[in-house]
Amino acid sequence: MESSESEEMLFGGPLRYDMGWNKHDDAFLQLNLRSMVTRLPRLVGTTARLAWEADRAALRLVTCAEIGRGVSQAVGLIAVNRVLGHLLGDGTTAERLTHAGPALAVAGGTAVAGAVLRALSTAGTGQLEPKVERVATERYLSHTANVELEAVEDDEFHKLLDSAQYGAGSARRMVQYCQNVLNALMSLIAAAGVLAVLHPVLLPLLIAMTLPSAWAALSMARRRYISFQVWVQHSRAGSLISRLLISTDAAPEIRVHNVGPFLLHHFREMSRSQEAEQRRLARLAARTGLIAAGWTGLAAGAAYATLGGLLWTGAMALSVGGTAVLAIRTGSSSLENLVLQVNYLHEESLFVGDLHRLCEEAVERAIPVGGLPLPERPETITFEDVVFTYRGKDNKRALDGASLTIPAGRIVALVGENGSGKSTLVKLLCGLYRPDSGRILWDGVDAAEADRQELVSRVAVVGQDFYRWPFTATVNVSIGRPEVPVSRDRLDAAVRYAGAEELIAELPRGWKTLLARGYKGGHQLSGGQWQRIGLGRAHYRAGQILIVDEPTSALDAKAEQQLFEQIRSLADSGQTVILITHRLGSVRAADLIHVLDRGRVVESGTFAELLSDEVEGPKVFRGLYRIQAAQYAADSPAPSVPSGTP
Ligand SMILES: Nc1ncnc2c1ncn2[C@@H]1O[C@H](COP(=O)(O)OP(=O)(O)OP(=O)(O)O)[C@@H](O)[C@H]1O
Repeated sequence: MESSESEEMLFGGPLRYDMGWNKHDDAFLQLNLRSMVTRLPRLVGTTARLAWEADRAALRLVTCAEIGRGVSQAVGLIAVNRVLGHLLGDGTTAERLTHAGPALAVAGGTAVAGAVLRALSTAGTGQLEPKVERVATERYLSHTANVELEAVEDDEFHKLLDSAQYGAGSARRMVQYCQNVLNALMSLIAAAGVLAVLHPVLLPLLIAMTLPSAWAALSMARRRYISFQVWVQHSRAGSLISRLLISTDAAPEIRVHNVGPFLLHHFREMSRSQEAEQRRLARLAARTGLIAAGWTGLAAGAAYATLGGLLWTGAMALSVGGTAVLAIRTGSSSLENLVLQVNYLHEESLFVGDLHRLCEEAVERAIPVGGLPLPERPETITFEDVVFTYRGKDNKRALDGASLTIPAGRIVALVGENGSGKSTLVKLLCGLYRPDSGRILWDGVDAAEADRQELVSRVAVVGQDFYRWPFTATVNVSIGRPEVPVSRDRLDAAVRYAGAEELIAELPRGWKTLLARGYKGGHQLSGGQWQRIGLGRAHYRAGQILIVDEPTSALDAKAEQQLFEQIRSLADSGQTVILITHRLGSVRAADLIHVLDRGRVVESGTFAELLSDEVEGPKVFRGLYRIQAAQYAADSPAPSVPSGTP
């Protein structure tokens, strides 16, 4: 599929997917009349199950009210038939009216009962709808939160996430459509029952009148769904651009670099492509609707001509003819309504179907529960020849046979050039990914077979991209251990460790300050201040292993020195600390330094050992350290600027 200039420029390729729907054997796409009718009970069943889970009493109320309405409609039609029979029968007008009286009363009574039942059903549906949406949304969210990180990063899975997010809204609408289907079905049965009694040919005529609009509605539903699937990524990208235009994070750069018109241009172009698709669908809908209307007109003409013929030949009494016209009108509008509602139901069910598929896939890709227990206090964690490649077409190995040991209660530093695999290594240690080959052993226990919950509970991480939660300062620190009640002592200890006591004290509302821009009372922190909050959070978590990835990149010199002292004291008290940093001078205090290069550990030792000639190896650390040291040496005598230099 050809991509637009915006797709190419911003996203590097097409965002629309021709999925070869014609070859697709997915049952969801076999949207023909037969499959729709055969699937109807299952669709209603799915919604009913969700509704049952959400609110049983409301479901019972709606079902009973709708069945009651159908019955009252049928009784009403029969009563009208009687009334007509009496009115067109023999006798004086007064006599005919008197005879018709009781039937008339029944017709009136059924109309009142129908109105009351309708009100009850509306109230029940109103109660049921939001609950069904909540149950479906919870299902979506809980499944998504439980999948492996790998799945979240997989674009195919993400596409499913995108379309499944509409499933909850669709489930909500399905309740309404189910109610409408039930209602249309009941009134159709009532009308059809009356017609079948009046004359056997009337029923097939009624069905013939409705077939064309059923076909039209089905074709359009199919086209809309296919179009949605093809365009889902494209519309996500379009809304990404519009979100960027109003985002607080991008706002400064949008203004300084004047990015606004650029983004607006691409937003317009992408929206135009989507408008063209909408136009195409609308034109097709108009054409299909016109064809259907022509066939419906022919079928209606045939039905009324047959009725006229029956009356003409005397095969049907005039009073019966009146009821027949009434029943045909009620029946055809019920049938048309039924087809329309089933079609809506069907269309929504495709999205609920996506939600089900997502849940099924999420179960398959869920983080496993249970496993071997980890040793209470492991002595060492050992990486044995670990190989790992991020999922994706052209990715090379991020870890290419990495082997190292992490002794407990020590400071272990990981150093190496950008992209050498340091962050990946700690992500594997935390259990965020599993090795493609090789093992990570906690003493003798392979982390791949260990209980993942237990594993993650042992580690606390403050990574380069730790999350800045748009919540209060309290939450931003205590979210390190969300499962335990917030403790003020623990909060204080955490910020003391991170050197953030003053920072918290100076916040406008202290611990209660909202750390999010763009909200009322929201406060903005600097990069270094955020880093301290992140450190506090990792301390609050109190894991056996503390991983600090680039902890000092945004800290000032004083804070950096304080942090290293803190880390030293933590290690002295028995905590294992894994430190990733590019400031090689600051790994002096580490007990063990592992040097990574292109996904492998190429050197290991203490600071002194790695700088000396004693340790064999490629001397990567020494090379890197000398570059940094030379920089400091060059910078230290403040360069004097000759006067008169521009
Ligand atoms: N989520 C990801 N998906 C695909 N590739 C990734 C991902 N994260 C990292 N990589 C790739 O894996 C390799 C190792 O990256 P990693 O982040 O582990 O390096 P690093 O040593 O921590 O680098 P830095 O010092 O820049 O933080 C790089 O080539 C990088 O492009």
